Formats: sequence, structure tokens, C-alpha cells
Amino acid sequence: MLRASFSTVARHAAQPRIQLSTAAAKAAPTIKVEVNNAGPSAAELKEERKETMTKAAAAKTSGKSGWQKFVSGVLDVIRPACAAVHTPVMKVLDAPSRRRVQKAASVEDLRIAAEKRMHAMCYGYLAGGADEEVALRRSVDCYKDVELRHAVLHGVGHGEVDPSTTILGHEAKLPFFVTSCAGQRMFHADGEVATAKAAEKHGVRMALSQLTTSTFEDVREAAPTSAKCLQLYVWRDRALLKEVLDRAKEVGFTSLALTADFSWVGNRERETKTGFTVPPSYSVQQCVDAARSPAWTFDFMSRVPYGYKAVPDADFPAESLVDFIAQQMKPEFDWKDAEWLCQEWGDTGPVALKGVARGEDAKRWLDIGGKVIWVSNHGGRQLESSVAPFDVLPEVRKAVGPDVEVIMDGGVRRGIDVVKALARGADSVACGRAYLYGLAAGGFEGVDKALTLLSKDVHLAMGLLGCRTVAELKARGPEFMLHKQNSSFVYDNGTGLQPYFGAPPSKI
Ligand SMILES: Cc1cc2nc3c(=O)[nH]c(=O)nc-3n(C[C@H](O)[C@H](O)[C@H](O)COP(=O)(O)O)c2cc1C
Repeated sequence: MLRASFSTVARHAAQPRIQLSTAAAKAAPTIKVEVNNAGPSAAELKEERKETMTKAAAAKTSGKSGWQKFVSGVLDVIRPACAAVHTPVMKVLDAPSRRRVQKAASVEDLRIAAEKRMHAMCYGYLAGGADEEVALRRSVDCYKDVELRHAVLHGVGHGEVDPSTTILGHEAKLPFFVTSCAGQRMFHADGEVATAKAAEKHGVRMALSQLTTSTFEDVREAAPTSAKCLQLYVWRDRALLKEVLDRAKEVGFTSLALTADFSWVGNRERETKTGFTVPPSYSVQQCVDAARSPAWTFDFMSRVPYGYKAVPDADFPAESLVDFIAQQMKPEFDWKDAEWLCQEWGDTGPVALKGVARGEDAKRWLDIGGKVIWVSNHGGRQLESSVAPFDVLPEVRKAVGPDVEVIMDGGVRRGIDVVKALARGADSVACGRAYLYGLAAGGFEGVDKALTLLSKDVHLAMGLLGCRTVAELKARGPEFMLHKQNSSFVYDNGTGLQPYFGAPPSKI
């Protein structure tokens, strides 16, 4: 069964009043939030933190209801037996999903396969957005507002298209990459390692989430070339964060992405509807949904419960650590924290600000020493009705000029979306759910399929447009992109986002 909820982490972060049972409340630890240079030594602080984590884990366990304790106890007992027969049983249980992955002709087919294989509450966590999902839908639909006027007789032959580019300081074979997404072992037991292997196979870059459920070492081993970027939040305990940074440098990460749009956490209604709880409540709904997704459930029951592997010394299952992590999230973090992070990372490599939706913020990031802008609305999971990244991209590009690296993510489900984003001003495009659906449907094979589909689309669209390189695509974008109007805002030839009152501009 489900071991932890990242949205619960999120919700706790948004609402510091953490709800624990009476027993848990008594044992609830006080999290150390500041580091006093004149105070205890680093080793002492580390010991203290370990103790805090241990207490938090114990509080979480003792806060479980009798029924929860009983079921999780039974699962612990039968786990070794499930593990012993995992391979033959999964061969049978996973056969339908494997077939769906093989037959998938689009990311949408992978989404359907993921929904069929996953426990409903985990699917809700993966696929859902904030509130009524207006931002999520707009982030997906906005690409359809742009039509492409293709050139003919352009003479570009098969094999002449080169979609390679540079992402966060490294050559990349493709102009899109797999972005940081939390808790991938919740979607498929092979988690981030499966994603990393598929990324490496395709020469696709990978950003790893700070809420990874696989270790840095395992991910880097699976993708020594691809997995070079670590995504971070600014945690309260700077000593802890510094340890994470030091480990990241040691392991070979060369760039950082500071996620700045997750300090307060969005309201994911879908999770309420699907009964997402952490730890699992083993309610009738959760048990029925587990029986309906036998491959996901058996896979989960037979594997070691996952943990938050970016947290040093945290040898606990993720469900025991959610309170600790939630309290580390710092809703009030600001530009000073961001500046501190850039300084700590030093000249190891570029630091991107992830979550930018305004030209002004992009410029300020450059002023404090940041190098890369990452336009994103967190996949429509945070601020409901937040502007689609694709819509705001021209404003951000205009603010920072042509020479600053700009990444964009949000709503990409096809290679043609990648091509449109590049033509609109992005240097590269990050994908979240597009590959997560593949992962959830079929582990490595599923991510492999998602990346194959996206890559094929990108090559084809560039060929049909007669663009040999990403540079050509970007330069010729304004010539071949036409804009239909579905949003109430338009990008008005260089003046930024304007309210839409009349006839839309025919060209962007
Ligand atoms: C299930 C899920 C988990 C995510 N976890 C993280 C995370 O840990 N850190 C982060 O910076 N962004 C996270 N994101 C946001 C993605 O990095 C990215 O901004 C977003 O998914 C892009 O939208 P798309 O899914 O439509 O491609 C998550 C998104 C999803 C769907």
C-alpha cells in the first residue's frame, strides 16, 4: 500500500498546524529551525537532527489507529513472501499494462495505461492540479492556440534534422528533458532509477527532485551523463541543506534548480476525492482501489518501503518522515535565501530559478547571481488560474534578452508542444507528466516509450517545418507561428501580456 504522501508534505508546509493524534502530539518533536554559528558544532547539530527525525518517525507510528497498525503489521509480515515470488507474479499481473505500453501511439495512451495500472489515489496525486484544475487545463490547451504555417520545398531531408541543444551547461541530444518530480517509487516501484535509465538511453537530460525516493548514487549510476541537475527547495535547516549540497557536488551534480513556487502548497481537490491519506488509512475505499489495481498493489507490497533519499541519515520509510520534511519547508523563504543558495553552490555550475511567471522576477534572479530562468507553474498544481507558462514565455524572454538560458515546462504532452515552445522563445523544455505516465504504466519501458514518442514528434515537426537545427527553429519562430485566441490575455508583439478585448494579433 501507499507509504507516503508528498501532497501531505505539501499541505503541512502550507498549514504549519500539523495535526497529530494525542499520542503523537505528546511525542511530537520540536524541529530545530535555525543554525547559530556560535552554538553547537556541526556534528552536534547532526546528532540532534537525527534524534529529531527519530522522534518524528516514532510519533508518526504511534499516531496510527489500531486498524492502521494491524494492516501495516500484516503487510510487513507478508512482504518477504511477496518479494520471493515477485518476478513470476508480476509477469502475469503486469501483462495487460505491458501490452498497453507497447501499443501506445501517444502520451495520452500512456496516461490511460497509467490510470488503469495505478492505485486511484496515487493516480490522482500524479495527474491532478489545484482546485478545479483551470490552470492545469489551460497549461495543456494553450499550445493549441498556436498554428504553424509551414514552408514547402525547403529541401530538408531525413537525417538532416539535428534537435540537439545545450541544457544547464551540458550538450543534450534533444531539446526537452525529464523534470524533477517527487516520489517516483510511489508511481512504479523502480521509480527514479527507471526514469534515469530511459533518459540515459535517449541522451535526454534529467533533473532529480529533492523529494527523490531513490538515492543520488543510484540515479547517477543509472544515468551518469543525463542526471546532472538537482532540484531543491530552501529548507529551514541550512546546515541540512548544506549537507545535501555537498553530497550533490560529491556525487557529480553540476547544476541546481531552485523551486520557488512551492512554498505555499496548492489545494489538490482530486486527492480529497480519491481519499489520499498518509499513512494509508486502509479505509474501505483504499482497500477496494488496491484490489482494482493488482499489479501496482502487488509490486508495492513486495518492495522495501521507500524513503526520502535526499535527506541525510534518514533511514525511515517516507511515511514516517512526512512531518519532518513538511516542517523543513519554508513558506516565507525569499530572495535572501535564494541568494544564499547561489553562493553556497558557488561556481559548481548554473542555478536555475524554477517557477518564474513574470519578467520582473526573471531579471531580479539574474541580479542576485542566478544564471538560468525556468518558466513554470508547477504543472498547474499550485496557484489555481496561474498563467500558463507557454503564454507568459515571450514576456520573460523579452525581459532577459536573447542570451540568457530560459527553460519552460507545463502541459507538454506532444513533441509539437516542445517545438512550439522553442519557437516561442524557450531554449529547452521540461516534461513532467508526459514521462511520469509512462513510468507509472510500465517502469523503464514506459518512460522509454514516452521519450521515443516525444523525440519522434520533435524530429517530424522540425522536418515538416524545414528547420534543421534548434537555432533555426528559434530564429524562424515568429515567421511561422500564428495565434488563435482562447485566453483572455494575449502576447502583443513585444509589449507583454495584455488583456484581450478585440481581434487578436494574427502573428506572434
Ligand atoms: C507528480 C508530480 C510531482 C512533482 N514534484 C515536483 C518536485 O518534487 N519538485 C519540483 O520542482 N516540481 C515538481 N513537480 C512539478 C514538475 O517539476 C513540473 O514543473 C510540472 O510537472 C510540469 O508540468 P507537466 O507535468 O504538465 O509537464 C511535480 C509534478 C508532478 C506532476
